[in-house]
Amino acid sequence: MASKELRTFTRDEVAQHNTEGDLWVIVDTKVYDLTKFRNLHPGGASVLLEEGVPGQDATEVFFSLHRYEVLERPQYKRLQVGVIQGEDAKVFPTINNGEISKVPYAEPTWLVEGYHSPYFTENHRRFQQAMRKFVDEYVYPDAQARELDGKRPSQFVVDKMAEVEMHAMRMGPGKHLRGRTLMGGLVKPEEFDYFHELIISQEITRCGARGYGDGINSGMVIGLPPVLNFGAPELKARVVPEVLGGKKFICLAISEAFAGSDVFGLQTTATKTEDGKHWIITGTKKWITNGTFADYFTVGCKTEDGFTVILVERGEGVETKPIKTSYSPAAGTAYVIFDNVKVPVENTLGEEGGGIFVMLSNFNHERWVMCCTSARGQRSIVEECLKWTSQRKAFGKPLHSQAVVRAKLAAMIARTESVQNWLENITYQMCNMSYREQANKLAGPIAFLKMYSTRSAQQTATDAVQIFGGRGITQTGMGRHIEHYHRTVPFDALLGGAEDVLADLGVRQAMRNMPKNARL
Ligand code: HEM
Repeated sequence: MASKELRTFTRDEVAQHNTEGDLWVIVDTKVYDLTKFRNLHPGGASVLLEEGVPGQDATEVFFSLHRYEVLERPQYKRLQVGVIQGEDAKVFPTINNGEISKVPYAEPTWLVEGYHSPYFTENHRRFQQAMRKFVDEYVYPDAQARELDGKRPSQFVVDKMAEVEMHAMRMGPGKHLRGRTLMGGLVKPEEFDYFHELIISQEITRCGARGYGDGINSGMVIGLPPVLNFGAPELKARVVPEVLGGKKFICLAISEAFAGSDVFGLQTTATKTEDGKHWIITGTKKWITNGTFADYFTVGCKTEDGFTVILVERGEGVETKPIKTSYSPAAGTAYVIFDNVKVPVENTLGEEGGGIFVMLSNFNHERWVMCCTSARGQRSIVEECLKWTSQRKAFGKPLHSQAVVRAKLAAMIARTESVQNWLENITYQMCNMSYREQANKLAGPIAFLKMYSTRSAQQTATDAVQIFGGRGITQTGMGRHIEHYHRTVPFDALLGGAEDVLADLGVRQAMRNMPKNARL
């Protein structure tokens, strides 16, 4: 409704509209006419006629039962007939408005007024502000809509991201950024570092839409590096601009029904044609993120020399089918069938038989990205829980007046802060190490951080459901983010290596570096 149509009323005037046939309420300082809506109200008509509601200020009861976003839906916005004279609104939406949340622990300390950070520069801060505005304006609304209808992320958003070179930036710092105008020129390609990339991952995660989060080019984050780092120049010249420009999509196709972490157990084969000019690829791949809409597949194959990674284009002999998982089809999770697919040998990525090296070279970065998103995901749950326990009353008091609820909040805050602080330390190491040094020195710490982060996230999801009760398992309403998070968070603990595999990797790395003469 345009503001000129809104009238002003005194609270006494509103109080006159207090019957079934003339039913107004005040929420914050907004006046709503619910007379016709009463019988359509999802919570029923009778609750709107209970004592303290008709003609009265129903702010407290409203916010104990509805999210702010209800008031912003066009069909409900229309119900507003006016505002209370001389009073300013006190309740504001606190997500999706491009701003920093004022809720304690809802933001990492570097974004909280009055706190300091040794890692983030003025440039990172400006970049974060631009990124938040971008996500809230373009990505968040699409994420909410696509998460519900299960469609892939809208091309409009992919194009917007390409305009500011976000796809390129998501590949991390490096040569591929040269000559690009990043975020409208806000950061120079040579200035772009892992903290900028951390900001991108964490801001996108704030959308709280896990399937969409993967749908919006996660396949590229894990599938393009082998092309960038190991592809032949002609192949790169063709594929990289299309993908970073958001015009074509790529995915990583390694895991199979037969094998996941055990790449030598894979059964997809690539055999050379007699003239040696082509590979013939046959086999299946499972749980391939973005696979349903990918144009390119970075495929792990069994070859004569062992394990080889080959880029396959969608075409004859390539079929993809959606897999239903616990998160939305927006991620495009696919079962992929390669049936005698003919691929030029020039599409080989790295050495024949050297596939393990191609894969390992990207594991650290991939797992570190997952740590960024896991850290931010659990922080959003902390914010939801702090708001809910403040606005929801039980036994006449806010939920946080119960010691047992406070204990849960304390544990989830402590976990979230420790994950973020450890992440920032590792990110700083990455900024100061060559790629090779990172592989040597950070594989263990990143594996531990990922294991710890996803365990911590799952505990936070469990605690949040206890705090929200039935709403924590309900897909609409107050607990919708909790339900979504609790349902989808186990996936984070699998991708990039299951928790136990990562924990073991970290310890084995440490043991390799044990001084031979160390004794108690
Ligand atoms: C502007 C006025 C209002 C609008 C637009 C509105 C709209 C809605 C909507 C959309 C829902 C479904 C929430 C969901 O997605 O699960 C709902 C549920 C509900 N509403 Fe309202 N409502 C309004 C005012 C009120 C008031 C004043 C009360 C006071 C008692 C109330 C009581 C309820 C209850 C009890 C539910 C069910 C909550 C649940 O299942 O957890 N509503 N309302």
